[in-house]
Amino acid sequence: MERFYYVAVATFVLVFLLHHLLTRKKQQRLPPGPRFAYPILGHLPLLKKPLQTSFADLVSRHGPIIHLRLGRRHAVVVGSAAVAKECFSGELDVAIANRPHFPSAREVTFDYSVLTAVNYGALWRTMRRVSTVHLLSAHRVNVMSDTVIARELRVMVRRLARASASAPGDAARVELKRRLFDLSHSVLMEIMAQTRNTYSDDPEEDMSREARDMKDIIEEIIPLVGAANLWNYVPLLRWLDLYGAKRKLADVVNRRDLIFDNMIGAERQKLRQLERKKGEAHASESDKMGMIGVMLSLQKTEPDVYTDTFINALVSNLLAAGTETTSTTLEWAMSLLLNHPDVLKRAQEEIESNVGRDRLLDKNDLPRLPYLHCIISETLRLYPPTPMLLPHEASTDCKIHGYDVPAGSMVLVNAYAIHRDPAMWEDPEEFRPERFELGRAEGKFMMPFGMGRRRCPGENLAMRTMGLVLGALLQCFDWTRVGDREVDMATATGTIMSKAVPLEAQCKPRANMSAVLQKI
Ligand code: HEM
Repeated sequence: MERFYYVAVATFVLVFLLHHLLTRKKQQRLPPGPRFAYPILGHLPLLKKPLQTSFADLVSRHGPIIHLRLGRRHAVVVGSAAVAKECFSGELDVAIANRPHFPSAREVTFDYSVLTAVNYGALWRTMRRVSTVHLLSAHRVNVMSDTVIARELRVMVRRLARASASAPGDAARVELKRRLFDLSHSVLMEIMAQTRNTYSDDPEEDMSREARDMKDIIEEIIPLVGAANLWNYVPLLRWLDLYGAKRKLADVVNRRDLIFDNMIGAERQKLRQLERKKGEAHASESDKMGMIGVMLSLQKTEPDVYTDTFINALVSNLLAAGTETTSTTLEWAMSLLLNHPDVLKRAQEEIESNVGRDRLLDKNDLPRLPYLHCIISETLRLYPPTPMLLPHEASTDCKIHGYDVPAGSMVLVNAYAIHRDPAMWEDPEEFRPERFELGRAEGKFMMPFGMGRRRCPGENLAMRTMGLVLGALLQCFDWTRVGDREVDMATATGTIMSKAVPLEAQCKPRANMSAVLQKI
């Protein structure tokens, strides 16, 4: 009996050892990182806001790529241009082209099926193609520049001029971001739904009703997703939902979806009328249709792909992705200019000598305004609106910079830190648009729009809109700070790096532009 007992124990130990030897994974060589990790939370308590600065600090201590454990998730943070370039080339670009699916964002992203959140695959490809062909291609942006963008630009300039005319000393005090958001919103709504935003007669009203409703919704969603952020790492908190974030999120998301459902309904109605008049809509007419209309006609032949949910998800996602980013960058640009009046003056002189005083600038003028372009590049360098890009996720085990990165790891790239790397940029914290002049920045690396296959598809539209808007604001108005103090450049926390204190500035029509402003 005793012998049988020893044989059984020995067999069990042998089987256990064999199993361990056969299934043991090769020892992983993870990137370096802080040694101490808290139970359950991992390195989460080490991260301070704003995250881009906290990550930059960790990278400076541990190396250009670091490993962190955020709750149950593995995360790697890339903090150098060389490693970022490696991430977004060749097979690695594909391996990290997924997005992490955070439970806090599930409601907001139609179960992770919006373009910014969907995993790399067929649905992503279709959404990207539709957005590029019908909204974001260079051809589309060119057409829009002379039509929709030019029209909405005139509306903005006219409303600013009216606000100034009714203010003491002809100088209106404006919160610029709201007007910039309104413009980006109007442009996208017109292209996607063929609707025009509506304004009251109040000269001080700085936003249309439609843009205000959408901004309110975005501003409600962002802190709720932020409050729910810890759910992503500690699932128990999601279950407890102490702050009621789940119910509040469901509420605001329903309000958002209703707006777009109504829009889709109205476009469907228009399409039916068009078809009744002319028979089936021809492809040649797709240029005259809004993006929603085009997708509704595609729905007839491919109803399983172009569902109403697909359309709602794509349109609301593009609107959210396009409005905050563009208006935030322009707000940073104007803040920098107000703190550097010499740069502002030089940009105005450039516009005056290349465009003149008899007409509002247009898209054909932009190639003749290189200094204006340098100002936008320098703003994107210092204040990229998505400082950590959008998070990527590894779909398979892969190697970055020689280190193992397990499948499922979140990959974050610190564009903010890369843009301020003293090894690449002289006096990186200084605002100096001249560093981009005469090809001086050639060979330097920036990635405000990301890189690789998940690179921002809206870059063309964003750059064109920003050039025209900033150019028109400087051409038509003189801008001064409110009070003697410099504009506060503190950053708020969040995925989009906004100003902590919204910019307020005084704008006064330029004397030599009064004839143009009267005609607008
Ligand atoms: C100054 C303006 C903008 C900046 C700096 C910007 C920047 C970015 C960045 C960094 C990403 C993530 C890239 C990555 O994951 O690696 C992104 C993604 C995206 N952007 Fe933009 N963006 C801007 C404007 C726009 C506009 C105007 C639109 C469209 C109307 C847009 C639509 C998108 C979409 C749909 C994605 C997700 C792409 C994907 O996941 O495949 N963006 N953007």
